[in-house]
Amino acid sequence: MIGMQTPIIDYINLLLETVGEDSGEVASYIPELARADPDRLAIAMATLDGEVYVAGDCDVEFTIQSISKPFTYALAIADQGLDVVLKHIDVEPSGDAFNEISLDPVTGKPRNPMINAGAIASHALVRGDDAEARVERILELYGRLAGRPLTIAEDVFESELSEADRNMALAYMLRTAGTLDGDPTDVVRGYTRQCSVSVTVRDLARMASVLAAGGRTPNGDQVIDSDVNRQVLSVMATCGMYDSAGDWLTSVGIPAKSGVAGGLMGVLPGQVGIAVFSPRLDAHGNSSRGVRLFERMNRDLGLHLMAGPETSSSVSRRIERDGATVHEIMGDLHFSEGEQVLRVFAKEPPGDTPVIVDLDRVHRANDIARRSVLEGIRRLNLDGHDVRIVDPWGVLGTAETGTGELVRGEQARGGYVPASYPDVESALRG
Ligand SMILES: NC(=O)CC[C@H](N)C(=O)O
Repeated sequence: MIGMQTPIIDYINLLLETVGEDSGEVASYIPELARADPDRLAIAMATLDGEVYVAGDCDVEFTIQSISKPFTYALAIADQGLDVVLKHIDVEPSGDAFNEISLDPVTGKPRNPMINAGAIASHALVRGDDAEARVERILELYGRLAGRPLTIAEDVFESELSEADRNMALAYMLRTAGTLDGDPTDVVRGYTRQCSVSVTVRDLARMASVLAAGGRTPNGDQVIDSDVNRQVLSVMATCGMYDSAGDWLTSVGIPAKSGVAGGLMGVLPGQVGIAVFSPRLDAHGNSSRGVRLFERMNRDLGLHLMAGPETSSSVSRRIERDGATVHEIMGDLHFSEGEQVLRVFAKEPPGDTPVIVDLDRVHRANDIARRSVLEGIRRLNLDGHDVRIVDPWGVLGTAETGTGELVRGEQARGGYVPASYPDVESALRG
C-alpha cells in the first residue's frame, strides 16, 4: 500500500501549471545560450535535512552563469579573509546592469561581487597555482554544495569566451585600478569556465539549501564557514538581482541570485533553498517566469524575511509546587525569548525558596538567549534562591564545554555553580 503523497509536490506542480504566459527573450549575447529551448520550466525545493521536491524539467542541465558568483565570493573570503576581499570589492548595491563597465568613482573598486566586475575580481582572489587550479578548486566547492560532482559545459564555455570582449574590458579596467593581480586573459577565461558549470534545478536548490543552513550540508559537512555564509547571503539580498534588487527584496524578500541561462536561486535562511529554471529573461537579465514564481511563492508560503517570525508569546510558565517555584520554559530561544524569561525571573521575590528552571521543552537557544538565562539564574542565586536546573538537552551548556561562561565566571571568583538535575521530580527532591 502506498501512503499519501505530500501536498508539497502537488503545490509545486500547480505553480508550474498556473504560471501563465512567458515573456522576454533568451540571452543571445552568448551564442550557445541563444539555442536553448525557451519553454523549459522547472522548480526544485530543498529542505535543510536533504529532502528535494521537484517538478517540471528538473533534470535538464543548463549553465550556472551568475549564480556561481556568491559561491566563488565565499571561496575568495575563505582563502583571503574578509578584510582582504573587502579591500578589493565593495558590498554596495550598484543599481547597474550586471555587465556595467563601472567602478565606484570614490573607492575605485567594483561596487559588489554580484555584478561582473566584482565577480571577476572575486574569481581572481581564489587561491590556486595557476588559472586551471583555481577553476578546479571552484568546481570542487560547487560539487560539495550540490552533493554531486559537477562538470563544465565546454560548448557554452567556448561560445562565451569567443565573445567575451566586455568581460575582458572589465578585467583590464580592474587591473588598471589595481584591484586585479594576474593576467586579465587568464582570469576571464577562468571566470567564464566558472559560469559554464552545468547544473539542474535540483543542484541549485541543494546549493541554496546549504546557504540556508548556515553553510552546512544535510550530512553535517560545514562547507562554508557560518560568518562567510552570512556575508554571502547579505550581499545576495542587497545585490543579487542587479538593478532590480530593491524591487525583488520588497516583493519577494529573500536573498537570491539569477543567471542569464535562466536559473534563479533563492534562500530562506533556516528553512529552505529554492531554484527555478525558465530561460526567457526580463529587462534586468532575470528569468521572467522565475521572478513571477518566486512572487507567488512569497504570497503562498510567506517567504518574506521582513515579515519576520513573531516572537513566541508564551515562553514560560511559573508554577508553585512542593514549596518550590518551577519556571517551565519552552520553544526555541533567541534574544526576545531570553528577554521574556529574564522579565519573569525579575518578578521573583527575593528569598530562599528553591527555584527550578525547567528547560525540558527547550531544544535550542542561541548564544544571547543562553547567556541571558544563565545570567538570570546567577541573579536569582544572588537574591538568595537555591536554583536547580533541569536541562536534559544541554541547552545551557556546561562550564566544561565552555558555553556556561557566566556561571563559570562566578565559579572562578569562588561563586556559584547551579545544581543540574535530569528532571523536575529529582530537582524537587533537591
Ligand atoms: N548575469 C549572468 O549570468 C552573466 C554571466 C555571464 N557569464 C557573463 O559574464 O556575462
